Amino acid sequence: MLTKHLAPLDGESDAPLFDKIATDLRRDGFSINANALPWHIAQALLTHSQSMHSQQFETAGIGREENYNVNQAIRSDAICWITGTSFAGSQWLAWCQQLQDHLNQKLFLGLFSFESHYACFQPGAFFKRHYDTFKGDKNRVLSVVAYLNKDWQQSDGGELVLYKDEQDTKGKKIHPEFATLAIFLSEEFPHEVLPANRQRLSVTGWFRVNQFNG
Ligand SMILES: O=C(O)CCC(=O)C(=O)O
Ligand SMILES: [Fe+2]
Repeated sequence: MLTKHLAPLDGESDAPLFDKIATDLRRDGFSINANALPWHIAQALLTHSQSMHSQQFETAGIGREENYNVNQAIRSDAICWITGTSFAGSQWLAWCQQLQDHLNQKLFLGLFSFESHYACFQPGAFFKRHYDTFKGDKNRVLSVVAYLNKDWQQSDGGELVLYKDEQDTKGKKIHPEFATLAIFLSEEFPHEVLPANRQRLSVTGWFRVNQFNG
């Protein structure tokens, strides 16, 4: 299947992709883009995540800081927070900073900071339907997921299912193929990760507003 390449070739700018994301977010509240994350960044993230020992990944939890709970009935992936200390991490964070600046200019979202982690779902692992933040908790505003799985097949499962509201039970399925980028408003969309037949790697991040000005 031929997919339109949104990612820039060397020397081209990311502006067309950032513009499309801004337009989609304004209209729909979400933006799904195949072949979107620049290939060299996706490749660096994949190589880095594969080079780490499994001990560097921790069992994922729910909530923040003192409310953090590990509940494997809700999610059974393992995560590793991304800092700027690795080459891959610094490339990714710099790219997300550009996206943040662009979205702030276009949509006046007031995005202020960004946090992200690798997530590794072993075969059978899942993340049940949830919101990334709670209404009124002005913390996480925009969720971004970049997938790192080459040649992902339909039969591999592991889709992200994005529901348009509380009532929606059908949802929209997103195939976690390498360099696909899913972006959505954190407060608006319940979503879940279906179990996969093979290991599923991704990077998940959240743009946040400044709580003290919120
Ligand atoms: O990996 C995905 O597709 C989504 C992960 C997710 O929902 C989360 O980390 O909050
Ligand atoms: Fe989520």
